[in-house]
Amino acid sequence: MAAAATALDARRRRRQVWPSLFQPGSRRSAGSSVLQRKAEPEDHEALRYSVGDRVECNVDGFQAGVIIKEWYHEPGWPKGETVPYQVKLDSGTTIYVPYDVDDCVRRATGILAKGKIPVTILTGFLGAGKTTLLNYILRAQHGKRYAVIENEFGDAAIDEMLLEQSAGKQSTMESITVLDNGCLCCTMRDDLVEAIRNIVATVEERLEAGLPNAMIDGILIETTGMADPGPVCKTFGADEVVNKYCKIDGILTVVDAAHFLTQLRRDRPVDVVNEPAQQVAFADKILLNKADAVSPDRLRETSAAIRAINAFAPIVECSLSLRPDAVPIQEIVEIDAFDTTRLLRAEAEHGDVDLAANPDEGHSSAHKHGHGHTEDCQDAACSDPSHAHERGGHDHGHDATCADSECTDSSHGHDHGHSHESSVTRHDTDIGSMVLELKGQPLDVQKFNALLSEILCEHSVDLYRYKGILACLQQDKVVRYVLQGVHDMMDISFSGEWPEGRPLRTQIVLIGRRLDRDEWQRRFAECAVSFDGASSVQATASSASQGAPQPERV
Ligand SMILES: Nc1nc2c(ncn2[C@@H]2O[C@H](COP(=O)(O)OP(=O)(O)OP(=O)(O)O)[C@@H](O)[C@H]2O)c(=O)[nH]1
Repeated sequence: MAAAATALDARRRRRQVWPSLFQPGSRRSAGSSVLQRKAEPEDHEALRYSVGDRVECNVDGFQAGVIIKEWYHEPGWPKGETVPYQVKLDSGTTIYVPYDVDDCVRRATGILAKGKIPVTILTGFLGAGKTTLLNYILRAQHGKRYAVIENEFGDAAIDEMLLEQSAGKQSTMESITVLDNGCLCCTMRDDLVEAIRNIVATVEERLEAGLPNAMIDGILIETTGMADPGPVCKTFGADEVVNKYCKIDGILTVVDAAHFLTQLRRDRPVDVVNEPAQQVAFADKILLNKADAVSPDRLRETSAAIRAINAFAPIVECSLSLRPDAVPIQEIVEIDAFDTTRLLRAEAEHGDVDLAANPDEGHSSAHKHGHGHTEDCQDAACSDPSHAHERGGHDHGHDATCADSECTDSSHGHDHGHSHESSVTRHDTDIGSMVLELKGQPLDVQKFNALLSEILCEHSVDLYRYKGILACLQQDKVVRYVLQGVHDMMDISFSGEWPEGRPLRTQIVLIGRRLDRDEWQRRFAECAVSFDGASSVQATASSASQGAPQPERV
């Protein structure tokens, strides 16, 4: 039932997204349905806004963005023809504004004048150190203020009490909302939407009243140790208000170096999702915590197991309870990890972006190792009782009685139930990463559209994260799209013509469960289209799977 609903969502979404964004020649402009004429050069009267100003543009309703160019001329327009503005919408799409009138463009007010509120999602298995991390963020002297949403599993809001004790949190913690008695993993939760809407309404009221420090710097959501971050992300695409005023800044996954391998390798019934692996798969950044509690070998092995699941997220080794400030705050909040435009900004700064680049290179606290964990758990240090708890297809087990000889951790135990009923079990997570890459040729939009739609319709439930920069042939030109998604929540934004002189390269990284690697690679290679001027023809697809931690380009 759940899978059918998801496939339907994907189909519905496809109908909404593709026709407007991927139709050949669908150059988008603000208010173009209202006013068709473009401004002529002699109309160069003084403009109302300048580069950097935050505005709202009328594109199927008003959407916020920032002016990036005045008197914009698009390649292909007659010489000298310009429009007042080019605008980068917060969604990542670049548009032009044909007229400097309120029907087309108006000044953004309230929260939107400052930009969407960044939301950080803290996830990680039970006892990994999420509350310790949250306390650190709230205690640090960074002068920022956050609203906190806690998801408490059980009756007592223990983490709230722990947070209340946090010295110095008053100046950094704007508000705290506890979503009690639930697990954010199972469905999109109305109370999460309500909590975020309340925060937005309060901030808007305070901005309107002209109160000092009315704006907050972000919202921090701590999920329970058993949450699948997917539905939390979906909230941001599904609710209009949340989507308008907030953006996901990044998903931080805290991993317990002392227990992760044991948790990962616990026997599970065949159809039960491996929660610790899933949380790693979703991560934009992984904090490998409790480094103080394990040997360097164990740390390396854990790091390799993480890398086998998520080949792309940076891993930061840390001991959050002992030396939290070894992890600079600016590396964990307001990192814009979810922002598609960040990929293009990086490209502008560094000339090229390699989405499949090894995140460990140049990072002292991460490791490169060629091995993943084995099919059968050989961990001599593990005497875990393999408790698994099946609830809605998710593994909610927790090793409250871990007898790992390596472990000096003071972690408190949480036992939310156990089941031993399944005789069919597995150790592998079947979660991994892969890269689809095409060099020297653009993609045929129709073929790629068909492939992506099919993948989303049939596999979105198993696709945790994907992002890509696409070079697509559209009306004899190569144009660039930026792709980003979580399950069937997919964003694809047009970002102009392919930069002149830059070699053509499409890259898509995917992280998920049961990735159909061979089939997708074959179909992806078939999306290549010949294009005059392409210097070399090289369609490649590669994969990063367990046991092959780094994505290789073949
Ligand atoms: N040795 C060691 N213990 C740590 C470290 N960080 C956290 N802990 C301990 O780990 C235990 C769990 O930490 P929490 O921050 O409550 O973990 P959590 O992920 O919020 O736990 P749940 O909310 O129960 O899922 C606590 O006893 C912490 O003191 C660390 O860096 N080293």
